[in-house]
Amino acid sequence: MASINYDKIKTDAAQHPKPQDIKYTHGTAGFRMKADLLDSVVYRVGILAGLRSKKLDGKVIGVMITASHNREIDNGVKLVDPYGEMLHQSWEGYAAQLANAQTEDELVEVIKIIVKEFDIDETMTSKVIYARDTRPSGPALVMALEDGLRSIGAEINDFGIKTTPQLHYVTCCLNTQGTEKSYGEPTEAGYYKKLANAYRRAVEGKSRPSPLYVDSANGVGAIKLKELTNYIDKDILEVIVLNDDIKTQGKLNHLCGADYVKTNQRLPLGLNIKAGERAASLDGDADRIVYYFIDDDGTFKLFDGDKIGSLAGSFIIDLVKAAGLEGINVGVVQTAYANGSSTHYLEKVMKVPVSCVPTGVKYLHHEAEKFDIGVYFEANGHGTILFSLTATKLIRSSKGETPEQEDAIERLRALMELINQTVGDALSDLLLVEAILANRQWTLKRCNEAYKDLPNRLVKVIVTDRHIFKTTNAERTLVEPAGLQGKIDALVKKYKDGRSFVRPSGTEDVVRVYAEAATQKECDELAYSVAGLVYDEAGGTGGRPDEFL
Ligand SMILES: CC(=O)N[C@H]1[C@@H](OP(=O)(O)O)O[C@H](CO)[C@@H](O)[C@@H]1O
Ligand SMILES: [Mg+2]
Repeated sequence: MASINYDKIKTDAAQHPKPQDIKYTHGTAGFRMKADLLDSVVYRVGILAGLRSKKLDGKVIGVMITASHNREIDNGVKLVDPYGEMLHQSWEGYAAQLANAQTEDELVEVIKIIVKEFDIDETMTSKVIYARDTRPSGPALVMALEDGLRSIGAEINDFGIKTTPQLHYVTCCLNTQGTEKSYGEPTEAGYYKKLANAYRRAVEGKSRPSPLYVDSANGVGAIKLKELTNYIDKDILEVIVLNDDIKTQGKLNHLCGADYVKTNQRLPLGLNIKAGERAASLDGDADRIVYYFIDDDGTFKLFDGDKIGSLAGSFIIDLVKAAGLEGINVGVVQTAYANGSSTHYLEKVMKVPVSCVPTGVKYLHHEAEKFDIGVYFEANGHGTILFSLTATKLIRSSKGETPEQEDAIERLRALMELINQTVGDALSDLLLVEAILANRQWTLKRCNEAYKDLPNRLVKVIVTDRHIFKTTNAERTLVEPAGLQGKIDALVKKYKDGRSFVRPSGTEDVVRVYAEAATQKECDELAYSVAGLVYDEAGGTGGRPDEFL
């Protein structure tokens, strides 16, 4: 392969000029903002993906174009490392530098710095696979990406419209083919077959749970969930897919989807379930899922990521014990947004080690890798379970001494296949929850009784510059603006079971305030007092919301 052609990059880049006066930030989930501001960023991410692949000896890098649960007019782009992880942290700063280089000359300078810094062999081949969600801005951004990939001379593979986790899956499969970590057939059909087959094994001999209604946020999850269910026998799973209109503009995530349901704690538009029925909502790129049901008294009950994580964690622990594999350690990873009751339940009742890490999949994923079996879920419904290579080999090769042990081992084997270990995956997590319900023969209401959530509230505060907020202690303590944390602590102290923290969002231009307390009234009071404090003392803008105290 020839070296990088910097002249070609300069010419190509001129077709994708960076807008003036915009500073791009690489946040929790890559670059994300209004789609019409992303052309130059996506072009440059193409170059970055090519460089990353060269650095990793030609391993395949994934690029996903999506803005997940954001508004339809937003879009975003993120890189997927070879085994399905998010882009390595050491590259994030360079990603931002590439995006912010104002001229073509500056862009080339940054590329040269990256080549030098990472000692990249320019002549190495580079391979990139990419996909997008159903957003109308997707096709034009894919063209910008392809231009970037051609500029750097990468081999390109268009995976089409896919869910984010499907792209992570296929990237991992392509890079592990023929190795002991071989993850599966690197195709969309391979993905469905793997999940469907594992589900069948996981629920073998158990009767089917009642039908599940799914709000798919009018996004890519709608098409892909329908395809998945075509691979699964109706006798073992019945899914009714709703909010599946991906054609009408303006419907994506509008008054529906996992983020809407979690934030507003109410049913999405287009879904009416009766007492005793259960439903789930996906987000715009189908990497999150939350469940819910209507209680006998007609109230809406959310079964969020914390609940799913706790359910999955306790089920796995029981299976590991029943399998006679107690040597395998199981741990759970959460973020500061995890409900205090879930942490208490896991640590004190289930006696599971729980770690708390900063928001964002990359932190959760890496922490979960420290356990033989690491369960991680964000409260918003993003999560998965990781099995270490040692645990995988042990579970694969174990022979039970009794039929009960053998049954538990076989179910663990099935779960290992069922769970998309490359990233949180709404479709795989849906099957996981359904498999647990079938195995336990429990209703969702029964699962929900494991612990009672503390009332909680998440509030957004718009400020002039969210980058002045700096945190520590897994984002639970503010270091800057100086003095603010002390004032938050003073407010928290007034409330029974009170807890509150403030951090800048990595995906939206806002600061988030989270609070929980013994009653909803007290919790709201605490949340809006802290929000008011942040607004008044740290550059609140755009009009002080009435509810702020
Ligand atoms: C409170 C919250 O839900 N934060 C979300 C949100 O991140 P922020 O950095 O808070 O904007 O989007 C991330 C990407 O989807 C997700 O990982 C995270 O959990
Ligand atoms: Mg998402």
